[in-house]
Amino acid sequence: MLSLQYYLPVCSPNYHMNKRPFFYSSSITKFPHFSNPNSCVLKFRNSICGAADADKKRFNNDDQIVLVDQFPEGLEPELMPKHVGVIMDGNRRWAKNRGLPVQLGHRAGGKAMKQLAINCNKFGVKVVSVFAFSTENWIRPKEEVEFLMSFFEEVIKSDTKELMGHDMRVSFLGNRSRLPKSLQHLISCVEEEEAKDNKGMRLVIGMNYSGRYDITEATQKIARKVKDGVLGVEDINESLLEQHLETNGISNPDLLIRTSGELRVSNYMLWQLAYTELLFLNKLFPDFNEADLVEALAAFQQRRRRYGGHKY
Ligand SMILES: CC(C)=CCC/C(C)=C/CC/C(C)=C/COP(=O)(O)OP(=O)(O)O
Repeated sequence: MLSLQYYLPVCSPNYHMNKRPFFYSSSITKFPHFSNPNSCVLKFRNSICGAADADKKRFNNDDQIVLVDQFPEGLEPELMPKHVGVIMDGNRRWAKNRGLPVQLGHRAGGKAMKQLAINCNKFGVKVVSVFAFSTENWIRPKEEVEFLMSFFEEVIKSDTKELMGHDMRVSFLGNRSRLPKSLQHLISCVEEEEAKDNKGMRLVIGMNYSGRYDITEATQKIARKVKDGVLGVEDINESLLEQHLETNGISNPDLLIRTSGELRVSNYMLWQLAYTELLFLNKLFPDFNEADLVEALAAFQQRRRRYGGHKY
């Protein structure tokens, strides 16, 4: 059990006391950090309860709340990005720098990915999408591709199952037909299990995925509907195209983090990134830790998003 760290009379410690409490008149689930039952325990009118139970209650202005798990300093829970995309780059360089085989770089990347998901969930992020394998990655040495395919199975069997135990949902993007049959089967099982109403953060894994693939597939689906007379050419608009992308139902990334110092998006979610805030870090993915995540989220919270408008 965690120890009590500080009192929270109104909202987060970073929240100015003169501002209106975020959850003053509404359900506590609107306060992202509190919506995660694993991340905090609240003291509510002299009784301790988990955030999940607190959700069923209503707060009054004079309720005293004790947050058991500390929310990182410098982060505003209410300004958290809803969807964080991550291009997990630099596994091989990480291994090479240490004189290790490439496989160990990917293994270290797998550990960093699991921790990333746990931390994002803790901070109230709703969706984390990760680019695990692009449609171009097949040109890598056969041995590495084979390792990655079996490693993905290993991670999905162990880590993602564990994440689902944390109330997270796991789903996949990309063309599955080229993946090994056993991996395809595993992915389907995980997604079916997802239907078993987990309510926590969503982890979306891009596997044999790319932005161009996604847009091309969507275009074909629409073209077929036009050919069959289900849709007219004039029905085609941005919203319709979005509905035919694999990410339909998932909000566009608010923040995209790419590790390893490369300054490109490498065919990841090309449509969806139109107004995403981009952050490039000079760190190899296996070294990406909680402090880096907090720094990235804090940097995001400093950005002013204008979506082409003129709000200053
Ligand atoms: C199930 C699941 C999603 C597991 C996650 C494992 C994981 C982190 C996979 C990423 C693989 C990959 C192509 C990384 C990019 O670094 P790189 O190999 O391109 O490294 P480099 O830029 O140094 O060459």
